[in-house]
Amino acid sequence: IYLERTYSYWARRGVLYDKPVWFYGNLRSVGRTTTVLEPFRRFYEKYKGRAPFGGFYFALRGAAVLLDLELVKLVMVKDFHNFAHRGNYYNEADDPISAHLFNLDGRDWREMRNRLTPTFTSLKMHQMLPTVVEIANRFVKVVQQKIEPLQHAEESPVMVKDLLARFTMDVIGSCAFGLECNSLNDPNDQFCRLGQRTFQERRHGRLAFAFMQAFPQLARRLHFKMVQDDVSAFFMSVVRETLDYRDKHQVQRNDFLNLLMELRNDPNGGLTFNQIAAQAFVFFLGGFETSSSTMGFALHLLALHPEVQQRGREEVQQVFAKHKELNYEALRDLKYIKQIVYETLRKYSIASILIRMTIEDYEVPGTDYVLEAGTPLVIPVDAIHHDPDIYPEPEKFDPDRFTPEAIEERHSAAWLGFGAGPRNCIGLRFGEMQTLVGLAVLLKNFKFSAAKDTEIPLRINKTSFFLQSEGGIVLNVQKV
Ligand code: HEM
Repeated sequence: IYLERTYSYWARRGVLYDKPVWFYGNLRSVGRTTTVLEPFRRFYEKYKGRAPFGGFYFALRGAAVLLDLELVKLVMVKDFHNFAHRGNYYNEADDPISAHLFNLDGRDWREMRNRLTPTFTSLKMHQMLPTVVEIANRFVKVVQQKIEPLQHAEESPVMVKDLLARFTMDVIGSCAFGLECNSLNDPNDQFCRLGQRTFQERRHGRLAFAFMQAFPQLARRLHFKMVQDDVSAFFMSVVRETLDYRDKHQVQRNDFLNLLMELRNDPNGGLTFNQIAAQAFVFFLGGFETSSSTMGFALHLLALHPEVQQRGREEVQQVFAKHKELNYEALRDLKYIKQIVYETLRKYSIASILIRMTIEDYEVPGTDYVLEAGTPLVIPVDAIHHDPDIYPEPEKFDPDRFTPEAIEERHSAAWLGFGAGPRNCIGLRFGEMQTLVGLAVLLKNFKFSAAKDTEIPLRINKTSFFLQSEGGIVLNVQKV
């Protein structure tokens, strides 16, 4: 009776929906035969234009998939106060590292977001840029060493995704934790291993995960945790040691940890050690995989589109000729490279769906529908990014879709690579900065082309929530 009632939720409300599979809802195929992209693309294509949203089931929970850009904008921006929650599970008492900005909701989220926002101003990015550039120059040397022995061979294939992950790992290790991770030179570095595990492994299976999301209070009482114990212990101890060292030796650095440490003494209630560790952890997670995947997908696309690659390289050469170095003004002049990044994030949206949750019942304007309090809402980013009515020939890679004039002509919710509204990506500026720096130094020094082992098209990992290529990204790399 319970299941019948659960799975008739949308039918009883007269909302369009797809028949769910008991216990699994509409996501049974994900991780087995499909990635997370396919069900939402199919759903969006099927129902778009017929209703502002459609009914969907995440395991045992009814969720609404938004199908109309105006409603997306209302939820993410205009009526955000009623949709500020993500509804992710976290357990501050037993698993303090899971209580970070991405997971927090309600007042805890708002207060933390307000406190952390000053960490990401242009000035702070300005101060961190030299560190990013220094690591990028080291990165170029590592790539050179990799291809030197291959220079007379017929091909010079390099697993670029792996190298990029090590580059962003070193950047974020330095900027978030103030540590020399050195994963560029030592791929077995502990940061590198544990960081990648956090993305590749889950502490729980699907049903336990669905249970924690559906019954968070009960799961907390049962001491369910999200993060693996060794990962949590490692990051907690790194933050503890670094804080102790800096306190003892009065060390000041231009990094996120320094800014978090300053928040300990906030007269309006300072951050505790656990809160600092959790935020450093989410900066680390948010900072390394997202940017390295973006760069990896961009290089793959550039290898398949040599004319776009050459145009990007010429811009980089002009910018270096004008500014002599990669300073903040130089980055601002990398306009075409930025268009490449945006078009890459359209084709390969790192977060293929975004989630918000209704706080109070919400009457959808212009309709009789009500989204009840506690309903998860899905913003199908990847499906929107591949809608041919918004982006003609959506499979085509064309960075000119992102000239200022072209952006102006589209709906403001048509591109959601970093999310939108008050709960968008807090690290947007940093992510853009390290991606631009990485791509600029690579295009300046190397040419990329498809190798025998390059996957065309790329296979996408079926189990990962964030978009990742299944077999890594292999490309031929030659010196310019
Ligand atoms: C190319 C790089 C990046 C991409 C594509 C990206 C993408 C995203 C997206 C799509 C969201 C969800 C936004 C929403 O729900 O509206 C998000 C949230 C977030 N990102 Fe990023 N991100 C990137 C880099 C970073 C970096 C460098 C950091 C930290 C240093 C970071 C930290 C976060 C955090 C903490 C949130 C949660 C914000 C909140 O809930 O208030 N991200 N990111």
